[in-house]
Amino acid sequence: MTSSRMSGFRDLGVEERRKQVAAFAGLADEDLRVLDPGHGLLLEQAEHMVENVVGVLGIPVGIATNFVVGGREVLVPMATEEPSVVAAASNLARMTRDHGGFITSATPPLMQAQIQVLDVPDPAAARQRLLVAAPELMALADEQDPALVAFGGGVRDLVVREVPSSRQTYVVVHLVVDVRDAMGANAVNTMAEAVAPRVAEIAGGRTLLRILTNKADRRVTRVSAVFDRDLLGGPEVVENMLDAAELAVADPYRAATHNKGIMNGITAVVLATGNDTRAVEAGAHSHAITPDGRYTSMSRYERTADGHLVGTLELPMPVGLVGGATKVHPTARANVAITGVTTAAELAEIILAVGLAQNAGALRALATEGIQRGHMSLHARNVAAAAGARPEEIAVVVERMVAERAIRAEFAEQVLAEMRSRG
Ligand SMILES: CC(C)(COP(=O)([O-])OP(=O)([O-])OC[C@H]1O[C@@H](n2cnc3c(N)ncnc32)[C@H](O)[C@@H]1OP(=O)([O-])[O-])[C@@H](O)C(=O)NCCC(=O)NCCSC(=O)C[C@@](C)(O)CC(=O)[O-]
Ligand SMILES: NC(=O)C1=CN([C@@H]2O[C@H](COP(=O)(O)OP(=O)(O)OC[C@H]3O[C@@H](n4cnc5c(N)ncnc54)[C@H](OP(=O)(O)O)[C@@H]3O)[C@@H](O)[C@H]2O)C=CC1
Repeated sequence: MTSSRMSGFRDLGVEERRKQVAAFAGLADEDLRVLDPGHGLLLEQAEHMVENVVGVLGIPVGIATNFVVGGREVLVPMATEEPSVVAAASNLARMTRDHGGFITSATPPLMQAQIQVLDVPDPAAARQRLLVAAPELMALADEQDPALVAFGGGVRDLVVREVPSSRQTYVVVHLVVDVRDAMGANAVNTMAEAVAPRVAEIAGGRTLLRILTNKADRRVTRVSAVFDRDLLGGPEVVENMLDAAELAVADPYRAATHNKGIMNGITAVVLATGNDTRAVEAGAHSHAITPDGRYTSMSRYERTADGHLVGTLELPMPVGLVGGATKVHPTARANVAITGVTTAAELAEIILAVGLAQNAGALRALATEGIQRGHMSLHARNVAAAAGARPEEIAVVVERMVAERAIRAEFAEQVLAEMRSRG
């Protein structure tokens, strides 16, 4: 099986879906057994991950189909509690296939640590001295992580900024580090702490914060895709989607919701692969600020000469394959294996592609029939279950709620009562 275009995948049972995913990814069925409740993260593993453990939380993992990212067919695991997210991503990925899927590019994986220096008598002169000492400081930082240097990473640059504040002007040194396939927090934090005493000495002040910045704007991934005009619904839908997208560019109230839709896709893949959702979210939102300080849309849309819709998304994507929970969480490892990626950069590209597909899916729904039909008809399954429907009763209750446009708990209870009284 070589194509991620799996029409009818939704109609299969879980076991059959899993078999198809395993076959696609070249995995044994047994490799995906960890996706079963109780077979993934064990309590004793959880005990070593965080403090005061009392259990583990189950989140559904769905597979987004139809993706072609950087020329490669890919199935994408998404961990999310929200209905219609996986469906929307799959649906919009389908609409890019005849136009080459998602085109990607990325900067090298550069993370930055900040070292804050206080009480510097002459910040401008200290900045100059620190820049002159950059080779020495960079070498000292590299010495802290010979393993990273052996993998081809290490310090690439040293930047010094003067940051005025209400208390004083701080001198802030940035160590710019190529972290290869790690998220990189630990590597850059270790380096920052190690070079801080020498930085203080050179600057003639004292250091305080020594920590990475989550504004990872030198580790940026870009994707773009052409969504087919006709599959979207025609020229009028394209025009309406352009206007829907433009409101998010112009208005922070809309931008927050638009970007939440993008993060629906992004966070789901970040979580599924055991990466740090907070680090990615902090980086993404800080990237959506214009130079004049306005919060805006993360994505941009335009029309091709043929009237198709082109979407682009550029975001910092500090994800890794080697550190944090990615290495220790068995389900995260299985999910990474499903994607078939071998580098953190490839994973970042897939994550961005899902974010863009998700965004276009929400825009299309909003610009046509509204969000409620597609989203709420899938959400109706939750409502039915919450109202007490047994698995074999859910389909009937959902059908009634959707038909009557009444996706509400009390209506679900009423339908259930009627069904059960009929026997
Ligand atoms: C839900 C759809 C996709 C239905 O859309 P549809 O046109 O009814 O779909 P379809 O039945 O014609 O199927 C087309 C394809 O969609 C996928 N698909 C379709 N249904 C399923 C399903 N059940 N399970 C799995 N895959 C599904 C699947 O790939 C399928 O192809 P096939 O495999 O059949 O050849 C559409 O209505 C949609 O995209 N809605 C938008 C959903 C959405 O954006 N949800 C996010 C939650 S709302 C939110 O939090 C964010 C928001 C909206 O506020 C952001 C913003 O404002 O920008
Ligand atoms: N503000 C933030 O975002 C912060 C986040 N964190 C947390 O940090 C964690 C991520 O840290 P991270 O530094 O990525 O993880 P780790 O330190 O766990 O893993 C990175 C290490 O893996 C080893 N490694 C093996 N293969 C490679 C390779 N191909 N490329 C690069 N390194 C390789 C390297 O050294 P070696 O072989 O010597 O181990 C490297 O130092 C996350 O859990 C995050 O939540 C922590 C602090 C702050």
